[in-house]
Amino acid sequence: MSDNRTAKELLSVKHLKQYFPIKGGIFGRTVNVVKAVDDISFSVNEGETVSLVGESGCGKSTTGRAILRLDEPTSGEVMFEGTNLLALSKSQMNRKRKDLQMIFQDPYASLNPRKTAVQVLEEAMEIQNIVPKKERRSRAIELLETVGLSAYQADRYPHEFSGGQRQRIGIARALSVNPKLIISDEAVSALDVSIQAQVLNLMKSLQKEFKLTYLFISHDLGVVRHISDRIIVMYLGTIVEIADKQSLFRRPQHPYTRALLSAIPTLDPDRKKERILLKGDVPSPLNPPSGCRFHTRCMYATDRCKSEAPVLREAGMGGGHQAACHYIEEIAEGALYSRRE
Ligand SMILES: Nc1ncnc2c1ncn2[C@@H]1O[C@H](COP(=O)(O)OP(=O)(O)OP(=O)(O)O)[C@@H](O)[C@H]1O
Repeated sequence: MSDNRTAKELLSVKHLKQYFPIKGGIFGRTVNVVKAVDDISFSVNEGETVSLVGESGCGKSTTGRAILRLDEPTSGEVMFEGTNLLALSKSQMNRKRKDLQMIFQDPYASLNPRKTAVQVLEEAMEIQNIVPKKERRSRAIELLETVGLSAYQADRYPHEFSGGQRQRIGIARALSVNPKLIISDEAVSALDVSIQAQVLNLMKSLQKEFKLTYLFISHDLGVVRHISDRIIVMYLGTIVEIADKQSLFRRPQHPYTRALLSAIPTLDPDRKKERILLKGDVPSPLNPPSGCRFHTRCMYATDRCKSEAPVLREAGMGGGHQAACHYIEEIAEGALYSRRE
C-alpha cells in the first residue's frame, strides 16, 4: 500500500477519450460513434493498487487497452514516469511495453495452446530481449515456482492446467519482463471464489516482492474491496467517483456508487442496508444522455442534471475523495428525496 506522504506518481491519464467509429453503408462511411471512454483523468502512484469498477460496458477494458495502446486512443495523454506514451512511435512503444503488462480474464485465450508453460515465458523474455538465451529456461522455471507452480509442470501445455493455474502462468508471463505496472483486466472473474482468493493473495504478495503497481479492472466490488488502495467508479465512459477504499465503502457520495454498494450482500445482521434498485438498463454509449449521464437512472435527478454535466469535485470528508454530482451535499444531508416512486 502506498503512503500518501511519500507517494510518487507512476501513471497519469489526462482527458483520455476513446471513440470507436461505426462504419456502415456500401461506402463504409462512419455512421455513428461509440463514446466508450469520454474524457477521463486519474493517476496511479508507485506501489498502489487502483481499481476501475462499474457495470459491463462502462469503458473499463477500453481504458486499460488505451493506456497500453492496444487500441489507439482518440485523444488525451497517458503519462508514464513523465513520458506521454501516446506521443511515442510504434517501436518506442513496443520497447516501453516491458514496463506495462496486462493480464486478462481468460488466460486460455491469451496462452498459445502449442507452447508449454516454460516456452510461453521464454518467448516473452525473448521478445523483450531481457534475459540471455541460455538463462531463460531456468529463469522461467523460477518464475513458475514464484507463482505457486512446480518445476515438474514446466513442460505441460495450457490445456493440462486448471483455470487458476493458467492464470498463474499468465501472471508469471507478465512478471517475466520485470514490469512496473500491471493492468489486470477481470483477471479473477472467471475463477471459482476460493481460487479467486488464492490468486488475489498471490497478486498481493507479488506486489510487495516485485514492487509492482496495479491498475485493477473488475466489475466485482467484493474482489475490488479485497485488493484496492483506491477505487475509481465509472459510468458510461466517465468517472463518477474516486476515493480511497475506506472512504468509498463507508461514505459513498455519488448516487450510482451508493446503488452499486447497496447491492453487495452483508453477513452482519446489525448492518442491514436498504438495497437501492437502479431502474432500467445502462443507456447506449452510441447516444449517451445529455448532462449527467446517470440522470436517466438517478432517483435524485433534476432538470439541471439533464442539461449540465457535473464535474468531479471534492466530496465526503476530503482527502482526495471526489464525486461528479451536482447534489452531493444535499443527498448526504438527506435534503433531496427520491423524485421517483
Ligand atoms: N473495438 C470496438 N468497437 C466498437 N465498440 C467498442 C469496441 N470496444 C469496446 N466497444 C464498446 O465500448 C463500450 C465500452 O466497452 P468496454 O469493454 O470497455 O466496457 P467494460 O466496462 O470493460 O465492460 P466489460 O466488462 O463487459 O468488457 C461498450 O459499449 C463496447 O461495446
